[in-house]
Amino acid sequence: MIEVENIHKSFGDNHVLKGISTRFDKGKTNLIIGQSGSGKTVFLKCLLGLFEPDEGNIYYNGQCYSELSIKEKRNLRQEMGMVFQGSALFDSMTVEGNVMFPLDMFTNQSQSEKQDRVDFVLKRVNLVDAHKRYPAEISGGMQKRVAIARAIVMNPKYLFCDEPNSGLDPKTAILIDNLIHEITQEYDITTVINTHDMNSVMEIGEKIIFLKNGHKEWEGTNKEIFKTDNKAVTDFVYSSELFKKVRQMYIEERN
Ligand SMILES: Nc1ncnc2c1ncn2[C@@H]1O[C@H](COP(=O)(O)OP(=O)(O)OP(=O)(O)O)[C@@H](O)[C@H]1O
Repeated sequence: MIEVENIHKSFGDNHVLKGISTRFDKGKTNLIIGQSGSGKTVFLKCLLGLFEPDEGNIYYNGQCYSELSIKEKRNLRQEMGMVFQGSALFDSMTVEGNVMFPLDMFTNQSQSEKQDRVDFVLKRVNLVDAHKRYPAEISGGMQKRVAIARAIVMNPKYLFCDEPNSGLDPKTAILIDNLIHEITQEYDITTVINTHDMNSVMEIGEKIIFLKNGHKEWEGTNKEIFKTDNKAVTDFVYSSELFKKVRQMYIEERN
């Protein structure tokens, strides 16, 4: 679980995060949504410990980040997996090499232990024949699976994903969303996803927080987002005609 308590972050005069408080539960897929420039990436980077908030605290399973020693922060960092926008794989390494990288860097496991773990996670993301291929030789959807395998290879307690669907066709995007959602539940991970994808919001948004100009404008579940009267949320989420119609149908069905 991650608890966020009144965090503020500025860059010079630009007050980007303005007192955000929320909670992300474990085993749940938590989404951050909001317009471009609303502070989603800065918020995600604060959760990852890449930016230190100017004010406020973040608690990871009850441990206050700012009170941890350097060694404790390093240990916490190893409990975090990250799926970067665009996958961010190492082009010169095979699929297997990419997934093994965190184990090489942060563990003293034997080669056969590492190999077993890599085989296990690649199987879990449904990639069984790609071990020896290079990122350039596989599709965008497969690259995303490799990125997910790499993010979970260290058995993380926290998984952060920045736009995991960007650049994918709608069908592959749904498969990737479902994979992240299943893994979150299966391994009881606290997952936080920064997304623009409204389909993800509807399908896997067990908890959604909507940022507007650095404030938390709204939070709730994918079921509640259908019903909310918050105009900023409805203008943003239902900006497309298709989603407007879906919402209308939902409301009519309920009446
Ligand atoms: N390292 C930085 N230094 C200075 N300003 C920054 C830095 N990172 C982000 N900002 C500023 O913080 C604000 C919010 O940016 P952020 O990237 O969090 O938006 P976002 O909601 O993720 O947008 P998008 O959806 O387009 O990725 C912007 O005004 C941006 O210029």
